[in-house]
Amino acid sequence: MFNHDALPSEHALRYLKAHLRNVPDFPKPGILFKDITPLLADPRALHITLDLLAQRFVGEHVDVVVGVESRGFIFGGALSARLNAGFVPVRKPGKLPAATDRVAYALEYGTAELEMHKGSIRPGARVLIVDDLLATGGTASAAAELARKQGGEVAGFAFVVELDFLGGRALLAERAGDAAPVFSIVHFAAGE
Ligand SMILES: O=P(O)(O)OC[C@H]1O[C@H](OP(=O)(O)OP(=O)(O)O)[C@H](O)[C@@H]1O
Ligand SMILES: Nc1ncnc2[nH]cnc12
Repeated sequence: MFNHDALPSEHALRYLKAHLRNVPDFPKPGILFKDITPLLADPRALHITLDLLAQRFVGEHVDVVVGVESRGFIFGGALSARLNAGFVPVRKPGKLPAATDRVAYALEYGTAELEMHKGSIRPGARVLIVDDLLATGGTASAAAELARKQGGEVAGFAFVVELDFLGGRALLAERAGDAAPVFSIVHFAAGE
């Protein structure tokens, strides 16, 4: 374990921001892509990130972490172990081997569909939706819809990065209500 408790959180945030890379025009012209791979490659940044996510949700009685393909698998998988919760993958169509539930959703740069194995969530289970980044909220909202369809109760949403100017937080509040807190570690304004 790193002794980053000694770091004031502003320093931790600055450290994390320094390990995110802007890639202009990916995957389409006009999109400023936030690349998390430098953060993953740095053990200290990764530990700080997982500690902050775990600290926020450790008291929320999470039974299951739902991680969204592909980068949500990385943070969701690690976080589920820290929270003593199960892990359920939400994947792009055609990847999961058994029978699935499916929902369609809108992305910042297109439309897509997501699937979850049927029977993944025990009715009444408290579910934490985890992804690397919140943009328009379409992806996380779709994952929450899948969890609710199976009888899960959405206990919250956890992200490493939030693009504040794309309205994802408002969409999640509108669809999931105030009972499901939305937590993101690092926030960005437009063009930042
Ligand atoms: O809030 P939204 O507007 O829905 O956007 C956020 C989603 O977009 C990115 O995934 P992407 O679709 O690029 O897939 P990937 O993780 O497989 O690269 C990101 O990892 C989130 O899952
Ligand atoms: N600008 C962005 N950077 C990284 N992932 C994203 N997902 C949606 N918008 C994104």
